This record gives sequence, C-alpha cells and structure tokens, in this order.
Amino acid sequence: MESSENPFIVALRAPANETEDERIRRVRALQDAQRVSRQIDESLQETKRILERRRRATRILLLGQAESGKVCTLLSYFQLAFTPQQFQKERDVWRTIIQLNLISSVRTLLNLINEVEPNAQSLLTPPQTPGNRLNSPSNNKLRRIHLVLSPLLSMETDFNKILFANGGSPREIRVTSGNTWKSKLGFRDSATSQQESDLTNAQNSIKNNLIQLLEASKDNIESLWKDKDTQRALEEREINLRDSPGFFLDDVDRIASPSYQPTDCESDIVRARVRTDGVEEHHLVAETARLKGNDFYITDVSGMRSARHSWIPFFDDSQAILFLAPLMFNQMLEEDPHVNRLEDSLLLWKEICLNVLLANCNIIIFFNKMDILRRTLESGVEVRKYVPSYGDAPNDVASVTKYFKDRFKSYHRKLSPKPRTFISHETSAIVSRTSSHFWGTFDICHCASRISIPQQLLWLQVFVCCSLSRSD
Ligand SMILES: Nc1nc2c(ncn2[C@@H]2O[C@H](COP(=O)(O)OP(=O)(O)OP(=O)(O)O)[C@@H](O)[C@H]2O)c(=O)[nH]1
Ligand SMILES: [Mg+2]
Repeated sequence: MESSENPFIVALRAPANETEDERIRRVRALQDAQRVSRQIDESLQETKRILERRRRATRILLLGQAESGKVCTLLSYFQLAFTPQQFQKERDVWRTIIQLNLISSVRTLLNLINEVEPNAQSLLTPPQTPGNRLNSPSNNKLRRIHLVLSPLLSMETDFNKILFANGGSPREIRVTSGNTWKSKLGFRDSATSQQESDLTNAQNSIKNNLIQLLEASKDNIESLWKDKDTQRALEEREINLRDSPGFFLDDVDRIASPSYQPTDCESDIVRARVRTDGVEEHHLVAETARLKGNDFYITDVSGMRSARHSWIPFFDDSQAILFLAPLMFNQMLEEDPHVNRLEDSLLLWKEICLNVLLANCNIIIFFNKMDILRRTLESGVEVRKYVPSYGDAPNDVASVTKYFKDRFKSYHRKLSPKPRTFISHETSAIVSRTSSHFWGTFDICHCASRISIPQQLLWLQVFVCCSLSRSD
C-alpha cells in the first residue's frame, strides 16, 4: 500500500480474485454499514434538535412540601392555561382518581366510627348497656352502613395494588413518575405503547366494577357522611375533613353516578389528590394563540422530606423555581407529626434561597391554600398559640399573611447568593361554594393587584421569559 492511499478506501476495495457470491456479501455488508451510519447521524441530529429545543424552552421546577399543591394547583393551571386540549384528554383519568379519593374519605369515616379508644366504645360495637347512646337506632344504622360499604373498601385496595405504586396501601393514591399510571386508567397519547394500552384493556372491567359499586353505595355514603354521630365523632377529634386533600363527600350524588365526568377543570380536578413518587418532567407545547408552539418543561417532584435529596440534579437545568408554601401554621406534616408544616416550609425555603446552584434562578413563591388560612382564622384559631413571636398582632388574614410573607422575604434577601427580586402570589386553587372565581393577589416589586390565577400564570410566563432574556 502506498503511504498516500486513504486507509478507508483500501479497506473497502474489492479483494483480488473475488467470487460473485463474495462480491454480493461484501456489497450487502457495505450497504448495512451505510444504513447504520445514517441512523446514527439522524439520531445525533435528533438529539441535537431536542437539546436545542430544550435550551430555548422555559424550564420550570415546582418545589414545596408534600400536599402543597404542586400538581393540583400549579401544574393543572399551567395545563389549563397553555394546553387546554391536552388537559381535556386526561379527564377520564381524573374521574377514576376522584372516585378513589371519595372512597378514601369513606374509609376515613368508617375507621373513625369504628375506632376503639381506651375508655371509649366504638360506635360500631354491639350495644351493651340498655339506654346507652350507642344503643341508638342511629348506631344500628352505622353498623349496617359499615357492612354495606365494606366491598367498596376491598375494591379500593385491589385497585391501588394493581394500578399504583403503593402496593395496595389504602391510605392514599400514590403514583410513580411517567405516564404509565395514566395509561392504565385509559389515557392515550402518541407516546403510549401498545403494551400499556393492553394493560388498560385488561383493567377496564375493574373500572366498570368500581363505577357500579359506587352507584350502588351512593345513598349509604351520603347517610354516613350526614349522620349526626359521624359528624360528632369528627368534631370531637377536631378533624376538618373538608380541608383535607381529595375531599369530595359533599358531591357524592354527582361523583358516584355512572355518567359522572369531572366538571370544568377548575373545580374537580384541582381538588383531587395524587401523591407524586419520584421526579416527573412534563413537556407542554402551548396550544393557545398567543404562545402557540412555545415549549415548557415543568419538573414536578415529590415533596416528602425523604425525597428532597433527589431534587438537586434538577437545579442546574431550571430557569425558574415555583415554590409553594401554604401558610398552615397550625398543622403538622403527615409524614412526621412532630414537624410543623409552616416551619418545614421556612426551612426548605432557606435551603433553596442559599443554594449556589440556584443563584441565577428566579424563585417565585406561592402562598397557596389561602382559603384554608381564611377559614382557620375565622374559626378563632390564634396564630400566637402556635407562633409565640406573632404576639398580639391582629389575627386576621391580611396581618397574618404579611407577617409570614415578611419572614420569607427577609430570608430571601439575606440568604440569596446574589440580589434577586422577591416575587410572591397568594393563591387559592379551590373554588368556594360562595364565590364564583379563583382569587389571588399578585405582588411583584411592591405593586399588588387582584387578578385570577390563569391571568397570573400568563404573567408568570412573561416574567419567566423576561428572566431568560436577561440571563441569556
Ligand atoms: N383547600 C385547598 N386545597 C388545595 C389548594 N391547592 C391544592 N389543594 C389541595 O391539596 C392537595 C395537594 O395535592 P398535590 O397538588 O397533589 O400536592 P403536591 O404538592 O403535588 O404533593 P406531593 O406530590 O405529595 O409532593 C390536593 O388535594 C389539592 O386539591 C388550595 O388552594 N386550597
Ligand atoms: Mg405531586
């Protein structure tokens, strides 16, 4: 071989004395190699396109403790504002989730009335002393209802075991990241694989059984919820079920009916509760005229304390963080009943503010669940009993919100590695039965105005984009 000859051409050259069979094999091998090479080129191009699309997209990270409303409040409203058609397609999935949420509340009620405390007798134990209040016809009624509703509870356990990540724990619906759980509930999109569709077909009968059983149980659920002994048991234990995530007992008639469809997204779907396990990225391509074609990558995480270490790899890639901090000063974390919810949010907020990986990231804080704060204060709960430093300041929504907002703001100012604007929203995702629209205050750079959440999200998008153009 001459030293100037191209080694590739030499390697591909036909050998001397090549037979016809050898020639055909060699040409085929060459064509195969060219095809593979083309595929590699195309996949590199595709990866480059995806990376470029991602680079130009708005990348948002949703953070906050468990149950703060990352999915139900923010993600749902994002979807509602920017990809309404896609969101409509998911309605069927939410129908089952809402029905399971309803059964979960029924379980809570049954557990409650069945609870045997030391020195107390269960409402469901057979009456022993004549004349005792537990011997009342009402108690007999509860005993009968418990019996009748038992199949519903076993069905819930089976459902959870088959469909969700929690191995059948009846306490909550818990889903792992990815769309598999949605496809198991009947959701189809172009990314749903054939295998996932098959799974859905196999589980259709369970869904139908659930619908039938719910319809048959409708009246009993309603009686159980409205029963005065049930209500008294809730009151005695200071349980406010109406403020719990996934509460639908006031809507039994509608939700347990076979023709039930979740109402407009603003009400039923945002009230549903699904615990996120792991980290999930949602890619939204805006459908609305003004933003058509704009890409959003929204990363949703599990807010559990044990899962927070898994957030860090996503810090690097995010341009804005939406942080949810419900001002629930009188509640404890479900995962650790010794930790106050608001204290936990403040600690988390401090860590996020001082993280150097997030130094260039805009953080927008949502004081969510303002409806619960309002109800809590109206019911006479005093902030100073839980937060002694609150002192004798007025116990009203405006003063309490300002007090806590100032604390978040001062940590933001003191701990941020570089100066950045404090942007906050006060939001309530749940439509109260007396008001016909969402509310929230939008407060940036000391200017505040009352606008609806979808409008706020548009604003939010503008600010996220502004921040991008500044950092580019
Ligand atoms: N009353 C009231 N409930 C709300 C509000 N926002 C959210 N919720 C409810 O609180 C629950 C929050 O659930 P998610 O959005 O799933 O919570 P998350 O932050 O994603 O929680 P994890 O997945 O566990 O990290 C849902 O049942 C919502 O309906 C609100 O403003 N007011
Ligand atoms: Mg979640």
